[in-house]
Amino acid sequence: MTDPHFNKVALIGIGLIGSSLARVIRREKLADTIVVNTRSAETLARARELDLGDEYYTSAAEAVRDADLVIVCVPVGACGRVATEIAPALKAGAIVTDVGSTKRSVIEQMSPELPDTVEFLPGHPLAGTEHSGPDAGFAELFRNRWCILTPAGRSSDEAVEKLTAFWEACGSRVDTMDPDHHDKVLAIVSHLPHIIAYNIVGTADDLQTVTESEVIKYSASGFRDFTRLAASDPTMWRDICLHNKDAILEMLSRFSEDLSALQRAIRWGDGQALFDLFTRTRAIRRSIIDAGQDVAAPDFGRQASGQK
Ligand SMILES: NC(=O)C1=CN([C@@H]2O[C@H](COP(=O)(O)OP(=O)(O)OC[C@H]3O[C@@H](n4cnc5c(N)ncnc54)[C@H](O)[C@@H]3O)[C@@H](O)[C@H]2O)C=CC1
Ligand SMILES: O=C(O)C(=O)Cc1ccc(O)cc1
Repeated sequence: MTDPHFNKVALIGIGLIGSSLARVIRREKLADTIVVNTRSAETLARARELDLGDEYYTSAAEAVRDADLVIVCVPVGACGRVATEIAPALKAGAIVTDVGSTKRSVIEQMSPELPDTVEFLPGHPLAGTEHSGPDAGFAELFRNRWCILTPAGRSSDEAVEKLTAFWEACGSRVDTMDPDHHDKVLAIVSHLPHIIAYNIVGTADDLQTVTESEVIKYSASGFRDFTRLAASDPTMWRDICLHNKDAILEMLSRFSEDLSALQRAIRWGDGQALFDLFTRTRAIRRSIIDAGQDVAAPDFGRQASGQK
């Protein structure tokens, strides 16, 4: 079995994902030294207060010096700039990875900037919550969740094995996938649900006939579920929409067609069409639960940290 341990791990960005990684790396002793980097001195001070690492830098270049594993945990639109900044300081043989929610764009931004002397192996943990920042993270976040690695032709088999062992030690199940396929799959299972949530909550907010206090007072659990997703970080989701544009637009166009069919069935009182669709979708929910995929990760640690 491959040893998941690294001498020095540098976390570039210390929000929900970076700080969850810091916590699990420390708990599972996956690194001798954890280096924390973020641009803002204030966030870095908070990371220090939370004791998330062993070394702290506002300069990404200083943070990656001598690191064996560099994990870029910033919004996907910032990955190119981070790659440019760290490139001259990377140690030969280091593995550079990321956690971004889109993969083709991250590869296009980072790959040309990184030297040939490093292994570049993009990744995406399918684990998160609507919260952000260093206080929001928790060590259990990745437990029983998938992490998808999307090799970009710049990593050895050994690097894939090592990063797989690392994510498994964080509690994840690991798959490898082609980056474009990743972006299509995630467009439907993650990006579209968030866009729909932002849209429905926006629509409710715009309604003239229903007041805001009624929306709050009478929100049924269905609407509440949407408000959770729609409370996700605006910068992160702006970047996802801009950086997975083609796949999202393709899925949105399929979605709109299907919504029109649903609208027609309601307008014309086609109860059979409605019943058939609702029966088919109920079966999907059941197969997700049967496959053990119904892990309510967003609730993990929430009580302990007092998050809503
Ligand atoms: N939040 C979630 O549920 C999940 C997020 N991701 C991905 O992980 C990455 C990080 O997300 P979170 O940890 O949730 O975000 P976050 O907002 O909690 O933390 C982001 C970190 O990046 C830093 N940052 C922001 N803009 C920057 C810039 N322009 N240059 C350098 N640093 C910058 C911030 O200071 C902060 O340290 C994103 O690419 C996101 O798509 C992946 C899986 C789940
Ligand atoms: O909070 C939720 O339900 C999520 O879906 C979190 C999430 C957000 C972005 C990702 O790329 C992966 C997971």
